[in-house]
Amino acid sequence: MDATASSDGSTSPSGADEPMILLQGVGKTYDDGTVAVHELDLDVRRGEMVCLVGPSGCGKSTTLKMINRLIEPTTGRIILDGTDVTESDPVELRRGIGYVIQQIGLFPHQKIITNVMTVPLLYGESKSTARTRAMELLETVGLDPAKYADRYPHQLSGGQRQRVGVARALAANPPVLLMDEPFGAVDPVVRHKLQDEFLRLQRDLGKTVVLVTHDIDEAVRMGDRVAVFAVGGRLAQFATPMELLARPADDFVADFVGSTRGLRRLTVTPLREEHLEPMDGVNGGQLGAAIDLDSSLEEALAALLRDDKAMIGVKRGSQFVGVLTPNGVHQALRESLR
Ligand SMILES: Nc1ncnc2c1ncn2[C@@H]1O[C@H](COP(=O)(O)OP(=O)(O)OP(=O)(O)O)[C@@H](O)[C@H]1O
Repeated sequence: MDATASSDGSTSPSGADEPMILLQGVGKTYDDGTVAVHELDLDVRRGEMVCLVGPSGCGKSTTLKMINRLIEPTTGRIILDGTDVTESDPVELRRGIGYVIQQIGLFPHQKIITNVMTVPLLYGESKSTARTRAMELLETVGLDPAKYADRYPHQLSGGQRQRVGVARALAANPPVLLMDEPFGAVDPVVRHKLQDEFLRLQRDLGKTVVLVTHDIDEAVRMGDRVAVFAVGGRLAQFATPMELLARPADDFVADFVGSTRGLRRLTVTPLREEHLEPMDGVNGGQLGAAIDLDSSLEEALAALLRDDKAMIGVKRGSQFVGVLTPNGVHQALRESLR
């Protein structure tokens, strides 16, 4: 992912190497004395997706809301694209930050298209431009505008409503997206699908994303880096999914990522050519299934399990590059442990 430019291609006036979001010693103590966030240091690079994960009440949502000033910190500084957020006008600030929440708050008596058009209209676009933009956005999030634009929110499934929420958050083309349990209100199958769709979308959009979840599986699947919070708003570990699963910083993190972290590692370990056996003497027709070389080990293992020949072809584009056997998966997993 391009770490030097923002999503619209422009480089930051304040330096491309600076993080897009920087939290320094940020704390929040509510009026009743509850310490929600404690001395938090966190950086989010341009185009990076960082997941905040942890048990209920550990300060994840408070952290997110401090970034767009829905909540004011009691201590510390938050720098967004080189500017201290406390020096920004909150309304202006939020224009550059998309915000997706679980209860997405669609207007129930307005059509889907009108719901999405609200944002461009707010920013002074003409009705026809706003409409065109809203149609494009529905398409972007995988909702056929011809089918869904004129429906009302109650005529959509939970997953489709979540997509509308994402479309609305993208409407102002903000460089930063804050997402609070965006896929939380749907069943696990739809959730998985929405995660995949968003990952694909993010590959094109390259937004800087902070995503809150209580689900460690979601965090390691989605995040370029994952921040694990402990109760009391303490940051227990901030690392790539691979580091987190291979080397939890303490017992709390080890416990939180769980005893099945060996299996979770499958989702974050890429398949590599060195784990394959040569194609010598095997033709594509003898292989049951074929997967892409850029698949995860999880996808590779699933394909192997579906195939009773215990060997599958691996392709780069339309070319076979080798054969994967259970032995190759085992070897790849062992290497990821080192
Ligand atoms: N307005 C408030 N006044 C007092 N305490 C609050 C307020 N809002 C949140 N809290 C407390 O601050 C702590 C952190 O809350 P926060 O919502 O940030 O946690 P969270 O990690 O997002 O939790 P969850 O996963 O359950 O949504 C909790 O103990 C919560 O009860």
